[in-house]
Amino acid sequence: MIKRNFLLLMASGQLSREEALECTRCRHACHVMLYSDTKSQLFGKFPIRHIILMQMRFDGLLGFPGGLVDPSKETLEEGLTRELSEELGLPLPISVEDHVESCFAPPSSPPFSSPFSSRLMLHFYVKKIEEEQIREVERVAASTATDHGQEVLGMVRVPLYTMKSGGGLAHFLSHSFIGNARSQLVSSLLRFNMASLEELRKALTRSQEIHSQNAESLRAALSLTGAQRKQL
Ligand SMILES: O=c1[nH]cnc2c1ncn2[C@@H]1O[C@H](COP(=O)(O)OP(=O)(O)O)[C@@H](O)[C@H]1O
Repeated sequence: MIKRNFLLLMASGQLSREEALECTRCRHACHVMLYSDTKSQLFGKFPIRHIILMQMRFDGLLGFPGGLVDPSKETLEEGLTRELSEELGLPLPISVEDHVESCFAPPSSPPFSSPFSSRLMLHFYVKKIEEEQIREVERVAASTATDHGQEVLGMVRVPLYTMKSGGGLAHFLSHSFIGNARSQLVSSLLRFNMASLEELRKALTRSQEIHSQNAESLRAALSLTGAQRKQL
């Protein structure tokens, strides 16, 4: 229990929704993790347990649906609901009760902080919906949502299982995420009891190894382009 609390606090610098809104010079962005329970199994043997939606963004990074909101013109939740209708193509009202945490964006997040740009405040929400609603979101997001193929390249589900080969959560966590989306995912998995602390520690440790292997394979790919250039 102590360890769990520690991990939740790890994403430090957390503020309440009200404290975060006191920063009137900040830009504010709201994102939401939509999820459902499921009884389905992968290959009939790996329980999927929960369907969690993330998206592949225009910049090649993984993140949650949402976007920038102007609190002087709309509430955070109205703004997030508006963003969702553009990105997912259907009304999915988000309320204050779905708010989980707010914090300043990590300094490296775009738009990159400079003495002249205002700081970015990130507000995170989690909303549980029915499995059928998740399927509908996926259908509509890929067909009629205005942002499909532009700002959003596709919705993706987070694999929560770990296969004998090691495939699953560790590989997913080793991808590149926007801002603090990876920590938002990890702390939500703990907070909502979707993964144990031990599972997450193992997956994150394995993700670091995968990351080093990826660096090797990137070097190989780069040298391939060098060889091709010589041939031209
Ligand atoms: O899933 C996320 N979690 C945390 N921060 C995010 C996430 N997605 C985007 N951000 C941060 O919020 C900023 C604005 O978000 P986004 O790019 O979705 O808004 P926009 O589409 O309105 O421009 C991004 O530049 C990035 O720093």
